[in-house]
Amino acid sequence: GVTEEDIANDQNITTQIVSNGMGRHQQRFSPLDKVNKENVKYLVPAWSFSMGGEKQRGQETQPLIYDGIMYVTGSYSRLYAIDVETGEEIWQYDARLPEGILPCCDVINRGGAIYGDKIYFGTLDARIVALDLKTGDVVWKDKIADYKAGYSYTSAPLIVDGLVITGNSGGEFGIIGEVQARDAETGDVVWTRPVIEGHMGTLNGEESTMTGELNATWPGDLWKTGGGATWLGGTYDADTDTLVFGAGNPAPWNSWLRDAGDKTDGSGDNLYAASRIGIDPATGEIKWHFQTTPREGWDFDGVNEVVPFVDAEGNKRFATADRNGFFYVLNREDGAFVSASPFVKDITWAEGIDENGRPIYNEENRPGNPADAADGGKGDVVFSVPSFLGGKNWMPMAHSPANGLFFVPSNEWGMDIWNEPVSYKEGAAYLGSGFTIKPIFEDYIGSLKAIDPNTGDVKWEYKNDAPLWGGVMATAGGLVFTGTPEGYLKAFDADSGEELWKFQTGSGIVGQPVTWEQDGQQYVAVASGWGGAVPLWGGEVAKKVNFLNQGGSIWVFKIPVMN
Ligand SMILES: O=C(O)c1cc(C(=O)O)c2c(n1)C(=O)C(=O)c1cc(C(=O)O)[nH]c1-2
Ligand SMILES: [Ca+2]
Repeated sequence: GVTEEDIANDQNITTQIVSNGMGRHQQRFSPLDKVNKENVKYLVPAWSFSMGGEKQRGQETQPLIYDGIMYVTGSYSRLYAIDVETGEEIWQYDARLPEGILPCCDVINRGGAIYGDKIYFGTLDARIVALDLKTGDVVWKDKIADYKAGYSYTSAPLIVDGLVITGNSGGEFGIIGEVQARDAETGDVVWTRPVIEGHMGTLNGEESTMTGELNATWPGDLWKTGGGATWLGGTYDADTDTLVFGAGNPAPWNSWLRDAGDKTDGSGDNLYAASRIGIDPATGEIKWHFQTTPREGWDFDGVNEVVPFVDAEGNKRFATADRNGFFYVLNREDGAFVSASPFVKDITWAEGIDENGRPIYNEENRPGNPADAADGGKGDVVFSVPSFLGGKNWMPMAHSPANGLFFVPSNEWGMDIWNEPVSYKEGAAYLGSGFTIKPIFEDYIGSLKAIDPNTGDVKWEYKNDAPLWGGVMATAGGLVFTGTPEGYLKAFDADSGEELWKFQTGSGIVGQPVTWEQDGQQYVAVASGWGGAVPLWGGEVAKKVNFLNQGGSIWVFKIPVMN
């Protein structure tokens, strides 16, 4: 079975992919170069696999590869084991979701994790399931939280030292973001770490001492339903033995309801919502935090992936491209701020980021306070860039240690946003805001950017008509792969951005490409199946993409060998 050592070396063992991010540091970089700038034009399908039935939408998954078998999750909490050579199904598991699940942003799943003789994945009714790799039989299953209260689960779990580590979703329902660790063998909870100040965790069943300053940065009782969903999973940085999880938007969206009075001294920041949090994997203790958007008010979830890398001077750093439109570099030791630069154009909500990493707010661009409104409760409407779906959303970027660049799937768009009164009701949407997303440029929304993390400079850009919503992968063959809602899997020259290859998969791509080698040949795979948040919440942009067909299939490519 898969060992801790396998996971630690996932990036270098090119015959398997056992974790999300194609390696523990989630750089989504493969050292394979058999497919490269010269020959990528010969890449053709080896097989395609249908996820079947009526459940054909929102395939955001990243396939895993182990021992000649692809393990891939599908929408509606399904998992398939497929023979890599033939494309034939070996087994499938369907979590059979109850009526009344409440995912905010489509029926998606982003993938699983393999450890020992089991594969682990989470379900939209907020459970974690361990299946036997060979048979697909359930070995254990546990509830992360109550789906009736608005909790769900959409991302791939992390495996660290025999623990299965999960986040949660539900920030739009006033849930409490949490990170949980379970024994991979038995499913027993080892620790839990809620990420909103004031909520306690447990350590081996005992109430922990991890209380910190109790709800100091929240007014009144708002911390009790404060959001901060840890919905995009996390990263494990082995060099500093730290789990890094992001916490999503504070709840409700209407930031005036979370106004603790002072806006300058940090006492109204609503910690640790919209933050990255460094956690000790053995105990769940919070070691550090970095808040990207204090007293957040635009749904700028702080969850986007944090990728360990080494900068030009040899310093150990993290990079993360936030929903709020800024690309941050942090110190890996303590999460301290190093630099930030805008990666989308015309940001309205902040002038920039100061030397401490705090946004320099344009307070007049904060959606207005409904309590000040004359017209019966709707606050002033503002036009904000980026839109709430972010300069970048969940779709992961890639990093090439070969040329030092980050490849960031971003979107250039804005929104009309306003606040409204709202009160908390368990299991009901808890926003207190309304919004309409709009394009800001006529000819494109999606923008894949190659960013130099040492300077923040954009080295090249690929513009796409529809918003980009799929993961990115880089390879030692000098290639960058990503998919488009228009249905193409594309390969670009990692140094120049020149488009070198494309293939039409028949539905929009919101999946995460991977590559590996088997029997001496390099394979590339991606899930195709349009969906996710854009068609549901995209306002005027959704109208622009509503001709796109839904779908659910896996595409696998290789270069044919002539003999
Ligand atoms: O606050 C949350 O709990 C939460 C969860 C999720 C999710 O789990 O998919 C999304 C969001 N927020 C969100 O704000 C968002 O824009 C979003 C887009 C998507 C997607 O998969 O397309 N999920 C989510
Ligand atoms: Ca959210």
